[in-house]
Amino acid sequence: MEENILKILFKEEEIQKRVKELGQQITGDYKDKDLFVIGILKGAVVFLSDLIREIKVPLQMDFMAVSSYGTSTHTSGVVRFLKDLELDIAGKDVLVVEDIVDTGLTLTYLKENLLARGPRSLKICTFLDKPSRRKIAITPDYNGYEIPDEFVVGYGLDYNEQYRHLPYIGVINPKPTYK
Ligand SMILES: O=P(O)(O)OC[C@H]1O[C@H](OP(=O)(O)OP(=O)(O)O)[C@H](O)[C@@H]1O
Ligand code: HPA
Ligand SMILES: [Mg+2]
Repeated sequence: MEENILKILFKEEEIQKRVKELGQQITGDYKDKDLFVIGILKGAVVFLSDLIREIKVPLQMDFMAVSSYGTSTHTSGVVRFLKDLELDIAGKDVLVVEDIVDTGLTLTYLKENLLARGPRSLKICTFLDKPSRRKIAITPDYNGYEIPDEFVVGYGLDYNEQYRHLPYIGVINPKPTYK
């Protein structure tokens, strides 16, 4: 195990199994729809690349990069767009893919922005959900795992831009101080 990882919450094999289940669920729900997957950079990249290979309906994919003002472990709620979509989502069945929903501020802001572009539908798929930290009510439509209030890394998630490559989800030690 990597130095500074206190414990492992989800192992690689367990993650692969759960992602497969999510892919099957999405495949069933989006039969005959016009699926458009939006990955939120950078955290969602690892989850998204596994997930789309488990989705067996035709889909288009694009990315957005946003940055919330604040420190490495503290989201402020003010979101700055770093990269917008290249494609038009009007009339599409949009699925936003995230690595984690924490306070909910990032997704709430994004959702509002995307809805203004006229998609036919808009749903959210997150790999992790930390509902105890919510500052604004938002419930993902698809969720890999609900987790307690611990700062996690791996499978795309970072601490100070490190640890994204770990194939498992671990809790970092020492626990960074956040809100
Ligand atoms: O629910 P919230 O409290 O808003 O937090 C969740 C957001 O924070 C993280 O992104 P981050 O800004 O760290 O960017 P990254 O994906 O590039 O790491 C994560 O990927 C979510 O987008
Ligand atoms: O627990 C977390 N880990 C990494 N990034 C995050 N962004 C919000 N919560 C987290
Ligand atoms: Mg981050």
